[in-house]
Amino acid sequence: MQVVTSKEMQQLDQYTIETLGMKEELLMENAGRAAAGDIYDMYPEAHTAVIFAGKGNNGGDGFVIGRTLSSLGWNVYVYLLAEEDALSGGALYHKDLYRACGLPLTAGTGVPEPESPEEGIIYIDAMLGTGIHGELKEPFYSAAKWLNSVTAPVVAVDIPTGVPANEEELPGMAVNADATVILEAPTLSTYLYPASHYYGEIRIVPIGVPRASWNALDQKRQTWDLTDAAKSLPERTQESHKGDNGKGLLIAGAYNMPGAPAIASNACLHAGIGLLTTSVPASALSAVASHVLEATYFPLPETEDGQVADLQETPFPWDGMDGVAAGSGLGRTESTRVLTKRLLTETQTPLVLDADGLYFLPELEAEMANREHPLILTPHPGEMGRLTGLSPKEINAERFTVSREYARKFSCYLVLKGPNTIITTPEGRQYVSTSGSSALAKGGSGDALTGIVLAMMLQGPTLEEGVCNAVYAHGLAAEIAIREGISDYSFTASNLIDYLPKALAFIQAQKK
Ligand SMILES: NC(=O)C1=CN([C@@H]2O[C@H](COP(=O)(O)OP(=O)(O)OC[C@H]3O[C@@H](n4cnc5c(N)ncnc54)[C@H](OP(=O)(O)O)[C@@H]3O)[C@@H](O)[C@H]2O)[C@@H](O)CC1
Ligand SMILES: Nc1ncnc2c1ncn2[C@@H]1O[C@H](COP(=O)(O)OP(=O)(O)O)[C@@H](O)[C@H]1O
Ligand SMILES: [K+]
Repeated sequence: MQVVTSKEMQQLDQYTIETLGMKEELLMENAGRAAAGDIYDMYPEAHTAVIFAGKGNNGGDGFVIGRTLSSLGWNVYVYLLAEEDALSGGALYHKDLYRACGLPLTAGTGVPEPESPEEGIIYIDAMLGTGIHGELKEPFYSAAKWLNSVTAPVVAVDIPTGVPANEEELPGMAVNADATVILEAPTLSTYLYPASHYYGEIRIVPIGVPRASWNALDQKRQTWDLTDAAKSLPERTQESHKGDNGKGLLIAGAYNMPGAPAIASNACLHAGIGLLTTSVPASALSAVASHVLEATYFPLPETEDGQVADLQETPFPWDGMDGVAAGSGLGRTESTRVLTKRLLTETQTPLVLDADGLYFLPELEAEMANREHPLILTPHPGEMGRLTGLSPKEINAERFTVSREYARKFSCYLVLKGPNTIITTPEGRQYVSTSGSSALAKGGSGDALTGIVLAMMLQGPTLEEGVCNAVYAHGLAAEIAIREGISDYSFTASNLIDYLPKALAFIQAQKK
């Protein structure tokens, strides 16, 4: 599923209408019909739709939705929040058609009287879609406020009115929908917070935009969902041996941080790596090994307090490895700086850096720029802030743009964590993972992700797909745990590891 900006959506519509010659009225008919069908299926008990329409094309969709739901047996009422003569093009055509069908319409700039709450009424927000700019003006401001006060379900068409499509700040007022029926493709704000909250349940309906229009659009942003994961997750062949499934080295932990390497190692092993060597300061080894039976170990020299000591001369087994991951729990000492530099300059395999492994990168930009082998960074917004000099708030407001600029600048793969983690490739292709749960907002979740990324990037089919699948499986494991009754209060990274086998089995089952 492609993810677009409002401009890209407009280009897509324009190409379909002007270059391919599909009539605007027809495209709008397809859009409104698809949305109406979805709303009808979503609320089998409903019998009445009260539709708030704007004067643009989003309002035009509202008229098609009204006519379609009426022919399916619902009562429909449209409140057009503009004078009728303000409409043009497809919206005017569909308003006239709606009227010609004898269906009820109130036009003008007033807001309707509050309705008495009644079962079976659905409110539909078809006021503004991708054409919004800036703060909501009247009468939309009051109408949005009014819709936010009703107890009946509110379904938004394409975008909740007031919510910007792109990476813009939320205005003071927007419709807080129970569900949004997105037409053809989601826009950026669908996956940005807090905007995403306003969408409610996200439902995406195809509206028949021809493939030719999509092919003509120069756009490299998509979701990564169950279908993508199922399509790309490689089959484990009968004759494979452990060496075929990747040999990984994980460098993490300290005497007082044995959890990070234990979680990352267990997650890595459950995500299918063939052989894992875990490298921790010597005094942490027995604590880690008692929780991770399947790894082999490469103990590290340590300081008196059990942190990694100077690693300048440590003979790391780079050569026997297909991939390396480092960072979690290492601490932010000079030894970590030395290690990070060595990792960037000496490893000739894909390298994953997380947590403390990211800390010294602003000082090692030359080494990053000169690196010839894949580099995968997995920062949360706070860590991304340190990498870019921006605040976490600024990062979250422009997650797509910030990730793309950084990944291109340093030719790295960037996994910007958080709800709807975004994976960006060095070429700027972007994938938004649709899996995940707020249960993951706990220490240890990121360590598990590092381990899963190490395992899955080595299994391919490409590094890009492997990283996307790692993020997807990580989020799905949490979702399944919650679905099966684990409270999001209690959920820990250990639960995540326990549910990873189910998540992978679920993805594999979709292949069949
Ligand atoms: N193209 C197609 O054929 C298809 C498009 N489709 C549908 O069209 C939608 C996009 O339609 P659109 O481009 O007409 O914009 P839309 O969201 O209706 O808003 C425009 C109106 O909003 C107004 N306005 C803006 N900001 C405002 C504010 N802050 N406060 C108040 N008013 C504000 C602005 O007024 P202005 O400020 O310009 O006077 C203008 O009147 C898209 O989301 C999808 O639903 C589908 O049918 C498929 C076919
Ligand atoms: N609210 C949330 N919804 C979905 N995923 C989340 C949420 N909060 C955190 N996560 C995920 O959990 C992981 C947390 O990673 P991180 O912040 O590095 O944790 P830690 O280093 O403490 O283990 C990331 O994969 C992130 O995407
Ligand atoms: K809308």
